[in-house]
Amino acid sequence: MAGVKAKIAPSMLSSDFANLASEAERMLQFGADWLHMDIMDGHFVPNLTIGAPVIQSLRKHTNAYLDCHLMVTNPLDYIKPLAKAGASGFTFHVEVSQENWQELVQKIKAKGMKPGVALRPGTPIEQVFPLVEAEAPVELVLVMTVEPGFGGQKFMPEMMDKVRVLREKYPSLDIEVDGGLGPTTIDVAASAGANCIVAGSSVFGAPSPQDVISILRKSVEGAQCKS
Ligand SMILES: O=C(CO)[C@@H](O)[C@H](O)COP(=O)(O)O
Repeated sequence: MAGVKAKIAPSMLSSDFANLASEAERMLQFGADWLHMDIMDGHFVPNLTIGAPVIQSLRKHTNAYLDCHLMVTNPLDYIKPLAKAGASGFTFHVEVSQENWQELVQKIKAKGMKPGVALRPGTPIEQVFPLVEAEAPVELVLVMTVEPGFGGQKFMPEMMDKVRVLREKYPSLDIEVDGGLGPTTIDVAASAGANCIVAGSSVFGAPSPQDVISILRKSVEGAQCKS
């Protein structure tokens, strides 16, 4: 797994949205690598969060990598507005992109963002293989470890089979896990091969978010040393 850097990405869904800029700054000072931004349309998932206007506002306050997870039915509609707003990564769901993922990846790259693909817990991992192996490939796979839509849910350890399969096939791929990650669940995810860790409630709800970020990083780096 050498060469795949640990990226700790607090999920801003668990932050105080009324103070987003200072919450973001706080996380970066605590050692976060990326800020994970959950964009939900109330249709692909039963929750509605933020869109390009909020990303644009946040971008005025930070140069951080904004790792955008699109839980939306029509990701194509979001590429131009999010690129203009200053998004860094654009991860769409494979379940809504069977017909147009090649177009999506090309357009995301053309706009200077990092393309990623996410999958729900019930979606077989094989569905993302063609996207990773394409001529213009996705550069990150996000394995959901809860049903997308809400923070604070229970981690699904059975999703680690997907992570293991991906890591074995693609040693240098960014593999992200999201949902229920924290000090008690990170070791299984890290030893399965995940290197990008999204964590919301465990970070924002901790007395010392800095300590949690450090525990997550050490676990990923420790697992990499062993592999
Ligand atoms: O995408 C999502 C939920 O759909 C996540 O990013 C959550 O926001 C993670 O929150 P925790 O499970 O870590 O509280």
